[in-house]
Amino acid sequence: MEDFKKIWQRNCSSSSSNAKDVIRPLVEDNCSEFVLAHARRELRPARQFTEVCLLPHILERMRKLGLDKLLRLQSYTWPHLAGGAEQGAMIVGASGSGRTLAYMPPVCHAVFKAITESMSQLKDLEPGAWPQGQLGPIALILVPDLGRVRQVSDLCHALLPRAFNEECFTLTLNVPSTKSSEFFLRLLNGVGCLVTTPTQLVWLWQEAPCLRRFSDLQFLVYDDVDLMSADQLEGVQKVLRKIMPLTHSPQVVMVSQSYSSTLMAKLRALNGNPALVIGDIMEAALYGGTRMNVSLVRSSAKVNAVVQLLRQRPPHEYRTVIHCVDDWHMQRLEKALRDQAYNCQPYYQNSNLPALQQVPNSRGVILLCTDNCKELSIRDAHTLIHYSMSDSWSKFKMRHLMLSGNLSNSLAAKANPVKVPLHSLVLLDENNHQELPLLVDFVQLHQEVDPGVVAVAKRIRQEMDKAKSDQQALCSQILVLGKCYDPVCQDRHNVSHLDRRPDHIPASGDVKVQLVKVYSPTHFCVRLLEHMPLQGSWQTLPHPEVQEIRMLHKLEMASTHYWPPVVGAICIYQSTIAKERVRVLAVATIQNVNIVQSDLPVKVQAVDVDTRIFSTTCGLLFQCPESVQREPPLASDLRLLGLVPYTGERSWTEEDGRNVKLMLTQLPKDYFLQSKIQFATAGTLYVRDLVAIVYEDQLDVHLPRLNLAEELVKTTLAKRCEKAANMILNFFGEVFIEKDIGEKEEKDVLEQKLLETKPTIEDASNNQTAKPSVKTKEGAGPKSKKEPIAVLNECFVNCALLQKGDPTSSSRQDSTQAGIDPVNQAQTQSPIPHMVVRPLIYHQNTTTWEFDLYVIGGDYDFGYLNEDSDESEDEDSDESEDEEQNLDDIDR
Ligand SMILES: Nc1ncnc2c1ncn2[C@@H]1O[C@H](COP(=O)(O)OP(=O)(O)OP(=O)(O)O)[C@@H](O)[C@H]1O
Repeated sequence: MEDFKKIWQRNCSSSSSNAKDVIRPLVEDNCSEFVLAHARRELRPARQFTEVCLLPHILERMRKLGLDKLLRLQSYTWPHLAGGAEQGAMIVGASGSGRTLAYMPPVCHAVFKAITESMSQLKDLEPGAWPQGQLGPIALILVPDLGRVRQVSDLCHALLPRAFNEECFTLTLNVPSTKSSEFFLRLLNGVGCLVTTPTQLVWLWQEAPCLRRFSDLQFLVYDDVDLMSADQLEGVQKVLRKIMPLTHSPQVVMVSQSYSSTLMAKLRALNGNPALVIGDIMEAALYGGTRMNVSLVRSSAKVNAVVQLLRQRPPHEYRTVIHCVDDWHMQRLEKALRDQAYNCQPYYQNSNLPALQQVPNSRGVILLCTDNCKELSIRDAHTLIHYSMSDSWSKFKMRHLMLSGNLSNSLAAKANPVKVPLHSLVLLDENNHQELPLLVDFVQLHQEVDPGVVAVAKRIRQEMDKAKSDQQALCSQILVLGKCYDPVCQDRHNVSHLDRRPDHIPASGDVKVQLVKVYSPTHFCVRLLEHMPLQGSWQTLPHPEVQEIRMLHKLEMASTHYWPPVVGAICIYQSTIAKERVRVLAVATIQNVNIVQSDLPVKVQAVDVDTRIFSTTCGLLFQCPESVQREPPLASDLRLLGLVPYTGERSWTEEDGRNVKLMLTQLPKDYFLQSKIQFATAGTLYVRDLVAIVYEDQLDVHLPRLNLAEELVKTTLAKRCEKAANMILNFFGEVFIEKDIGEKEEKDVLEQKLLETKPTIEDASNNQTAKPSVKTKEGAGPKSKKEPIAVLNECFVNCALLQKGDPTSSSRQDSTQAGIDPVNQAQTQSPIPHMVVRPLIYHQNTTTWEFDLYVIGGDYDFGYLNEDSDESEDEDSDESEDEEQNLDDIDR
């Protein structure tokens, strides 16, 4: 059990309880005081914590974590979900409005109760016996991505008391990235909450198709269901059909930012008493059938647009409210409408009590108001006209509270009386066009929008993106997958001059690097040690450690605070330990540049120590002397091009990164990494492969020990995806890489020509100059591009022995004397695999003879060595099938 425990801890470490992640800021703007709660019967909200029927220790844990407010959304969902079987819910609200906590306490309550019952059953059993029917999780929580897996798991961990022996029963379980028998063992033994992405669930089923039904499942939660793709949901449905219990239907919870009638129908089909709890008034308005129109009009034509709508929906039939930006606009509109014979009741900021009392009885009278009149409690309007937009999205949403009295309950047992159709017209003019993209996104989720308006919104968004193109770090999904799949991603999605490769970053050829940090299985921070340009020889670059000491010395002097921070500039960050150079990535809005704000939030990226991105404040930034700013960064990012997460997720887990780090830390101390550059952008080298080279004491040579890309594929951490690679290349586009690739192609042709004209092989020990490649006889060496590294090792060892004149190998002199061609002799002793190119250059450094080899993995361009091979063609076709599969996976 000891080993099992260790492995298990490693597998599960990503989900270790982290109370910090449980408490994230409650976004006040998103937390509307309004809640629409519909069900068959009237829902009774809890008025205070003591009324909430949850286990005392869950409430106690919440209190300890500071989760001690009774938010309106939660005051409805907690009592409803804690009611037991058939009580499902659809929870709609903005992100950060307390939606996760709206379902989590009742879920943990059910889990804890179920575990306690099964434990008491266990006590009565004979030693070694197992309770009947015990299988799988009590709650299955599906979330859209791995980041969310971690957050939700942390919350489960924090709320579930650790009162049980986790060897028997796992409280919170995540699906590991690689196959693990322990995971299935845990699953079989019983789990409290299984938190997984749809892709992981499908993978789980594929790995264990004989998995039995989750007979104890009591809760099925789709968290952020609107962020799951149609394919993901379809995949999940297929699996759920196989694993859902046959005896009962679990309570289903769906959490979403927007209301969906299709999902609501599914929920109703699964649960007898579903509730709809919406904490967003605009979503509620659209659920209630409100029709929204967005019109782009010049400010001079706005009155006409209002009059047109009033003709279609006369105020004496439809109670009408018009929102203006301020009293001045309201006054002008009132005059214009009175001129058109409309009866208006303006509610100015200084309006008195009698005016307020008149307002609710104003049928046939148009009510004019601004966002500043919170005391107006109109709830039964039929037509809302937004003559001007609000100065914030949340205020604009709250205007729809005026429609809330007319929203009918679609779940009610008794049919509602037919209601008057509701209408909300937004008039956008040239002054507030920036809100258009957001508004169009929102309305498009629920209804069709005029294509003309959509096109304008798209153009405005592109312009806005362009304007901020210099301000954001590039989206990490683009850097791995070539495309961003996150609809609310705030990072930059277009290339800018900031991405251009500076001269000190090599554009092609091979590099030897020193590893600084592992960010993910395919993303590393490195320092360049040596560079070999195409057709060139290794050039040693200034030693990183020496550089670092030099840099530290230069930074010592800096003492002037850096103000105002400018995006893209290099400055000095003073941590508690040392000073280091950083590049400014983003700066919060500066109110007044003449006043130094030391608490101004700034996002920066380290350039020397490593390449981490972090947030700090201006008070910790100092001016960097110009000469030091110009010094090339000591650290670079290195990414493996075209390798994507094996699981089909869009990112790796922290645990995946740790596993790769572990692989690399198991290498002997003095290893370095060698790689062939595909292309480079500012600060990032994209490489196809990464080979760890270690020094072999006994042979006195450096030999390749680990091909990381192959290892990632072998251990099912990653898979090759040419589509992703091409998308990344396309993204960075010709502007940045055409020149580099052009150079490379030119040199490749040259190299090819050279190969054709030179003899096949020469004795390496004879003269230490560049050697052309070898063409082996068919069948003499391994044929597969994916030849095990061991074969290559053997070959290199033989080459080394040959070079060193090892008595056990054939010495050139002897063989010449014997009239044997030394090269052919070497070949007979050690068949050289197809993909091995004899060293171009041998050179000596201070410690050892060193091979400079074209190594190693299948992706090095050795095509000319086995171009006639039928088998390689077959293999290629297999690979292209794999790629097709990868493309599909990624598209999903
Ligand atoms: N009842 C509560 N009392 C105190 N704080 C709360 C309560 N509910 C939520 N919060 C705070 O609000 C934060 C966000 O809550 P929650 O994670 O439930 O929101 P969410 O809508 O699911 O947001 P997201 O989609 O971003 O995860 C929590 O981290 C917590 O700090």
